[in-house]
Amino acid sequence: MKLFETTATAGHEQVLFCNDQASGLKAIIAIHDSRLGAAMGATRLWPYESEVAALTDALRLSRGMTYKAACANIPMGGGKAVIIAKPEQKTCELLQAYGRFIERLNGRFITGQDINLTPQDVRQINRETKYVVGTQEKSGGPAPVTAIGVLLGMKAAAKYRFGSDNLKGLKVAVQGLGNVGQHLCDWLHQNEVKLFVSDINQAKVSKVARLYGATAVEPEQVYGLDVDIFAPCAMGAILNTQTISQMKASIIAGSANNQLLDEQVHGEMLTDQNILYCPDYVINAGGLINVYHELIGYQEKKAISHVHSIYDTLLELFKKAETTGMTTHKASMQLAEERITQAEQAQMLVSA
Ligand SMILES: NC(=O)C1=CN([C@@H]2O[C@H](COP(=O)(O)OP(=O)(O)OC[C@H]3O[C@@H](n4cnc5c(N)ncnc54)[C@H](O)[C@@H]3O)[C@@H](O)[C@H]2O)C=CC1
Ligand SMILES: O=C(O)C(=O)Cc1c[nH]c2ccccc12
Repeated sequence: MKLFETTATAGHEQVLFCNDQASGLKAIIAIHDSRLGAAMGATRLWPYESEVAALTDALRLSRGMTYKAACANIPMGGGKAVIIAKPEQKTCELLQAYGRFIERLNGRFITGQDINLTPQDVRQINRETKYVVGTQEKSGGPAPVTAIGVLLGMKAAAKYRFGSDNLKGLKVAVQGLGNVGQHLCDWLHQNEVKLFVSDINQAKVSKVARLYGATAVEPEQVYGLDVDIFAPCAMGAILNTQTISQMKASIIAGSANNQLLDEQVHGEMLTDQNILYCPDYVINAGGLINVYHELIGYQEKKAISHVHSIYDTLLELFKKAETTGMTTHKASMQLAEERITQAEQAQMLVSA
């Protein structure tokens, strides 16, 4: 991998490789863009099959955070971090060593909980650095608010595709029943949808099936289900040639980051199959919005009102994609880039 060429092409400012011999920590912190403010992005822990895979994930996720902040009208930058480890390798020493790396960035990167990190883990990191948000004690974990944002995004997509944002009676398949997926299923149950659910953790499937009368689906069967909405709330890169060719859903609306394996190829494939794709970093911005409000002084009503902007932003993108013929993903990138340029110009005017 040509490191400077790869990172410069995607616009990354800084990539930090974190090694701590004593605890065995191996982590990558990617700061994509801090022109508008400190880079914000949660930290995930994952047993990547290679260091290149870990770096690739960190680079793409951090770039997504820049676009996520811009599309959500949050005047902050984008970053993300990955800890290369198995969940069972997580120790207090490793988490605290990671916290010291965050602290030494002096606020350039503000992080929190993502996949395979618990609120208790975040507290360990928080012992060594103040640059952590989204803890239970403050605004609470972001996942429940991310789920609200995904529900609102689903409603906007239903409004655009079916003429009404009432989800009652629609068939919805939720892939991934974790922090976000379970909260989303609760909301969807309250909206009287017909739920289909899948997870590689059978206990979670059984729990949700029991709680909400959901139909359990084998993980590999979820893509070909005859449903109205497919909600990816697990891992990224699940929208690829093999899975999209199976799809019968009219709408894709889920929380997972980096859903498109190839942004252009698979964004266009969805458009060609007349599947309405909700760009992931637009529909899943609820968590970022919530922790941003913690940063500026948390007021729940203001935070939730901000999350509701996801509905209108998606409707704007759907219309733009239709009138221009571009994919919804491309329309969201264009919106983000326009807003970053406008915000940068405004900052220059203020500082002039
Ligand atoms: N937690 C948050 O506030 C936010 C989460 N996201 C993204 O949403 C997704 C889910 O996040 P969380 O719920 O926090 O993670 P989580 O780790 O709590 O849940 C993920 C779930 O997906 C399941 N899973 C993994 N591979 C699967 C597969 N092949 N098929 C079905 N299920 C599978 C896991 O067993 C787990 O239950 C991730 O991609 C995350 O990056 C995005 C924005 C904010
Ligand atoms: O939307 C994402 O992928 C996030 O990383 C959101 C998020 C969850 N917890 C955080 C803590 C600090 C910055 C962002 C987040």
